[in-house]
Amino acid sequence: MEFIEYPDREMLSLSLADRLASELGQSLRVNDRASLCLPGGTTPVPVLETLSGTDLDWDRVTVFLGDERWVDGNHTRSNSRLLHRHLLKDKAAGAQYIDLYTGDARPEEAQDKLIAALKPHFPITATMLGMGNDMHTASLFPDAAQLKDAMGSEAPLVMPIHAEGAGEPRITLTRPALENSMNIHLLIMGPEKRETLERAVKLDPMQAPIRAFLDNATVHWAE
Ligand SMILES: O=C1O[C@H](COP(=O)(O)O)[C@@H](O)[C@H](O)[C@H]1O
Repeated sequence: MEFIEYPDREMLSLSLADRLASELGQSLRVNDRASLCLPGGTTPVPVLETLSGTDLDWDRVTVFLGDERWVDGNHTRSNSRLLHRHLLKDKAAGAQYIDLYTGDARPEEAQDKLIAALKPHFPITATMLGMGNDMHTASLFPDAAQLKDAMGSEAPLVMPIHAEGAGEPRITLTRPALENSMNIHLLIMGPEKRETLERAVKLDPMQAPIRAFLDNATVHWAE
């Protein structure tokens, strides 16, 4: 694990957005398309804003979330709403976006469709992960009934998740889908998340799902 500490959040956002754009740009030099997997929640807003103003051949980039809460795209808890507001505009408006929320009543009904839509974009060129203070990443929650399956090497690319800690039903990319990414970045901000990460490093991925990705990740942190 590489850990980068930035003097402030603005420096972090500029540097991480630049790094993601550079990884996508390098891939586009030798491939027709590149893919970018992003977290929801609250932390990524400044990175997404910076990225949306970055020069890149966005028409050849496919963007999707690492997880989605099973709520309509206009709901305040929708991760998709976050991407529409903060990334999919300005220079990044031309990116192809695969919405994990299909409008089906339950995430179980969307699983096969999403696997078919996402599969051509694997392995992912660049993945940015977030982390909750319960050590979940994407929607791989420690208390999810489906965690063992979602963390297994045979897991499908996406799985529905039901966990008390999650609030609503979710859909998530699984461990094999995420860990095969060509570049993995973990974005965390503030002292509490840093402490959480320090605890997670010493735990098993079944207790601390973020642990599964740390060995190959670059962690970006600012106070
Ligand atoms: O529920 C979620 O939480 C995590 C962390 O969110 P944050 O608000 O603490 O940054 C996020 O990475 C994930 O995508 C989201 O669905």
